[in-house]
Amino acid sequence: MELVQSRRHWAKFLKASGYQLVRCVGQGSFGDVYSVSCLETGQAWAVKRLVARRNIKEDNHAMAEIEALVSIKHPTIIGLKEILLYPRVACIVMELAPAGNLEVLVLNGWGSLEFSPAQKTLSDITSKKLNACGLCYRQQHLTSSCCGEKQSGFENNCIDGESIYIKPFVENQRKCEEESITFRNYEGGESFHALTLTHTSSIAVPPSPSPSISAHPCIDPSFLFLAFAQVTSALEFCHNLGLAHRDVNPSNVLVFHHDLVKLADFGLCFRCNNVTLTESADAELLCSDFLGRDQYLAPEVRRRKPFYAKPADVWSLGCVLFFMLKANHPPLDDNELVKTVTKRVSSLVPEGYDINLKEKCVRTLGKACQVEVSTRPTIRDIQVLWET
Ligand SMILES: Nc1ncnc2c1ncn2[C@@H]1O[C@H](COP(=O)(O)OP(=O)(O)OP(=O)(O)O)[C@@H](O)[C@H]1O
Repeated sequence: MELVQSRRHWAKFLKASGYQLVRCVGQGSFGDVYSVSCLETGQAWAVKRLVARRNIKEDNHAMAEIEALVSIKHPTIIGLKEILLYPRVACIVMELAPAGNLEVLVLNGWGSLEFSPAQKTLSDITSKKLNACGLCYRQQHLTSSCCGEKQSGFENNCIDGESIYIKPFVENQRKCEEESITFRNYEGGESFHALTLTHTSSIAVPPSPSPSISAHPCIDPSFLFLAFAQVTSALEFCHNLGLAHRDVNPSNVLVFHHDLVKLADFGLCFRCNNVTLTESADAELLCSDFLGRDQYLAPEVRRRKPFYAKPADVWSLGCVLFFMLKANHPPLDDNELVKTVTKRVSSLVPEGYDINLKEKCVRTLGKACQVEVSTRPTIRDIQVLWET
């Protein structure tokens, strides 16, 4: 398949789609990620190229990622621009995180983290309130040139040989901006069901910990504070929508600036219930595939028995906090992790951390890394802890 095998064809495909290939910025198990610039505007974007053995629409990971990104819009979740579809390839065009992923940044040190003044404006986010999640629902609204008429709702597919335009409309009129996502379909095919949910209320700046000098070589405490609050907020938003991420780890936390990170990589995303958001909450579904990054997997996932995905995300989030504090991955043996967070948790927090922040870290680790699922807090509990 030329598009994948040859860089020249890949660059040509991108150019025909309106982008100049810049470079490869990441390689994961499901796809490669490239930075590109838009030929029309010059703006930088990231393109994740997902390749399927047969039909891309039969590829669960690709479709899970696309459907999740289409349906979620949140200031600390990677934003989608458009999807380019080939029979065996999907390209997800999304915001480019200028500083890459948290794992590399922490393990390699922060020295390389430099931003142009233009990129610094991205940090505006922190001047707003992070966590007051008033949700506003938008149902998908499909417009197709071939159908010649508008269709809306979950059950409608819209088939168009050239392009499919999905334009969400505001179901609940609350300060929503109109947004649209374009699916360019190169094989002729159907669109995806989507519900776009937008976060409209103001965003809180978590109370900043008083500046303190950290003895820690890598993570500045105010960055840790913001980054952890932002990932928590992103995850809380997903859980509210009935979605579990299932791959929360530092390589999926993308860094935009010293005070802005976003959660990415929704390839393992799992819908935890069957109901639409307009109905009342349903019983949670059990998840029975056991993928994810080993060191970040909850004990119940490692046991390889059907498990609830949201509490497993909370465990992984605790592991991300461990990683940020230690600049190292948590131990593979979860007993060892639990022993550390119960017996020596204070030693995990570097000297010089503000007492308030230290308290948050200690309490979060102690609660999130509980082997017993029923005693683990919800993501909302963790969020509340970081708001106060
Ligand atoms: N929007 C982006 N901006 C900058 N870098 C990105 C972006 N998206 C992904 N990357 C980089 O590419 C890497 C791989 O991306 P991603 O995790 O989405 O791929 P994957 O195949 O799903 O990986 P995994 O093996 O973790 O499942 C990320 O860890 C990150 O370094």
